[in-house]
Amino acid sequence: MANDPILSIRGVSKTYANGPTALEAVDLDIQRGEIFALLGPNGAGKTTLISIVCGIVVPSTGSITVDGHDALNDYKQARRRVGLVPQELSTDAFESVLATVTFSRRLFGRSGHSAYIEELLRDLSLWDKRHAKIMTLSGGMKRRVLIAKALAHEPDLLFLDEPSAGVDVALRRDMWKLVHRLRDRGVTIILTTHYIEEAEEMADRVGVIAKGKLLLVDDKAALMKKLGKRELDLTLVEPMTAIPAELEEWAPTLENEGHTLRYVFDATGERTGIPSFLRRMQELGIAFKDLETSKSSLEDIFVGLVEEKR
Ligand SMILES: Nc1ncnc2c1ncn2[C@@H]1O[C@H](COP(=O)(O)OP(=O)(O)OP(=O)(O)O)[C@@H](O)[C@H]1O
Repeated sequence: MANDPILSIRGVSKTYANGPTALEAVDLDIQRGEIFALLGPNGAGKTTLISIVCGIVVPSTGSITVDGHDALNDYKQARRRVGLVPQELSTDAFESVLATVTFSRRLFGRSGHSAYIEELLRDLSLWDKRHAKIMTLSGGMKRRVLIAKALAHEPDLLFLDEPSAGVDVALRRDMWKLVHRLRDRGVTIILTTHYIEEAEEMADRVGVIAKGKLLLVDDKAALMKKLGKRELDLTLVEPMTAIPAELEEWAPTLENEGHTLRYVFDATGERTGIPSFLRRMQELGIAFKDLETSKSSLEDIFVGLVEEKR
């Protein structure tokens, strides 16, 4: 049914032979037509999850349906609906662009629909290079070929694994445009990334994954609010041993053996609270010689999220 999720993941875990537990009991539903970003640091399990949905890796436990088809028992039907743009560049060096993309389409039992392939290659600025052998192309062009191959059989669900890794600005811009055009045509898109900015720019919904666990799934706006924390660090002239009661409403912390006073604020909020905090400090005669703001790093955010969940 049209309102059913296009992808449904239930209790999926993966422990590699002699390896770590890469995924632990992941449950996730992806709605038709959304752009979903799976955000997580290196080794979080993003590629493993994608590989399981695409039938490249067998899960240790759990079940997956793609458009109602069981990805394990009805692999062919499920796989036909999925396109994957992998992280690494692995294409047939001696083939031409047109031949390899047409081959990818036929692999899924679709006839060589030349008008579709032409449109796809034009969309990706590959049409002029269609007769070129892949080994003669630049890295960026090869990446475009991978995208064309993934889309050749008109999948309903497209996975982009780390789409920005090693990609130049022009390709990134073209790719984002293409992603939005695909979405307008009803294609559902799941991308993995470790850049908050990329998730922010692209996605409708974001899932945060770390150490094999899906920590939370939220609408982008709600998540960005959570991730939009910044730190204001004040280097004090005189180190402090305790936070004065008059500053408690800002809940600052002492770092660096009392030399730094840190105030964490919400950069996406209407008010940061900084002017009143600094005013109160001045009233209290607390002098500082340096002031610095920084974004909390992704690592800090993940640590924060994991601690919140305990
Ligand atoms: N074939 C494999 N055999 C053994 N362990 C593996 C295999 N593939 C991945 N792993 C391990 O599983 C964990 C999750 O890896 P995965 O590649 O899924 O993470 P990721 O989030 O995609 O990271 P990256 O962004 O670096 O690709 C890591 O600890 C990794 O070393």
